[in-house]
Amino acid sequence: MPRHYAIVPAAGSGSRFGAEMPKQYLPLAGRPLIHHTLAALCQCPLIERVWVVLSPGDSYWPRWDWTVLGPKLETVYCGGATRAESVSNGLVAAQTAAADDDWALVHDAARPCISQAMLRSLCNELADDPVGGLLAAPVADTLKRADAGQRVLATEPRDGLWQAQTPQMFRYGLLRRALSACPQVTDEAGAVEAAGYQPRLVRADASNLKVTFPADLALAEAILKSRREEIPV
Ligand SMILES: Nc1ccn([C@@H]2O[C@H](COP(=O)(O)OP(=O)(O)OP(=O)(O)O)[C@@H](O)[C@H]2O)c(=O)n1
Ligand SMILES: C[C@](O)(CO)[C@H](O)COP(=O)(O)O
Repeated sequence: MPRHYAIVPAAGSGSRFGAEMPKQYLPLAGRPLIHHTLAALCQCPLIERVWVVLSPGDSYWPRWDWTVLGPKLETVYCGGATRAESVSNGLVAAQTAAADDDWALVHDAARPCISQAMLRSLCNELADDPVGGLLAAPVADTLKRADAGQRVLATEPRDGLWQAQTPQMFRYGLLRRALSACPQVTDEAGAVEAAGYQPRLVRADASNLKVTFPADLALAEAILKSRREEIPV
């Protein structure tokens, strides 16, 4: 049976967020943002180990005690200049455990609201898939193309358009080869597509948001708090 391993790129600087520290360490519902991301992955019974990929000069990570997340967590300081490079370096670190046919789930540190239900449906829906795939949500809004002056050039059809999320789950060997052949991608599926495959889209919803801008943080906090309120006392 193939095993499931998670790789969490967490070496970004959060330039679009514009905080005084990388956004993955900002406080969110009483913990650093990345704590929620890693806790969800470590708690998933299907995932055996979780590699968190930090920037080589990361001085924030040692400020907290991460042992509460348990023995699945592996910390590596091998982040690169781009997300794709950080993921590739994380995949190399995982070679101590992963075989070609094992599943690699790549999940942004900046998506702290990933739920156990979403992780389950990704792993279950792709269990027998020859390629793998990703969580994604169908585009819900009307799409406008703009000119340089921010005036509408056209209304674009949204049929068949999905917003890519993470985790993105591919066979470990295939993903390593695809990313090294095509490193200029913004997600793993892009590299797998360039290798000639058609990744499968597994439906998720907007609650698995990526914290990119300051307003996203308040939204993430509301989502996490609403889930806590759902737990019966
Ligand atoms: N060189 C990089 C760049 C990004 N990431 C990670 O990739 C994920 C998604 O990237 P993004 O949201 O773009 O994060 P940042 O690069 O931090 O943000 P920005 O583009 O606004 O600077 C984040 O968890 C981020 O830490 C990474 O590991 N290494
Ligand atoms: C992988 C991703 O989260 C899918 O939406 C995204 O591509 C991350 O990178 P970006 O810098 O926000 O494009």
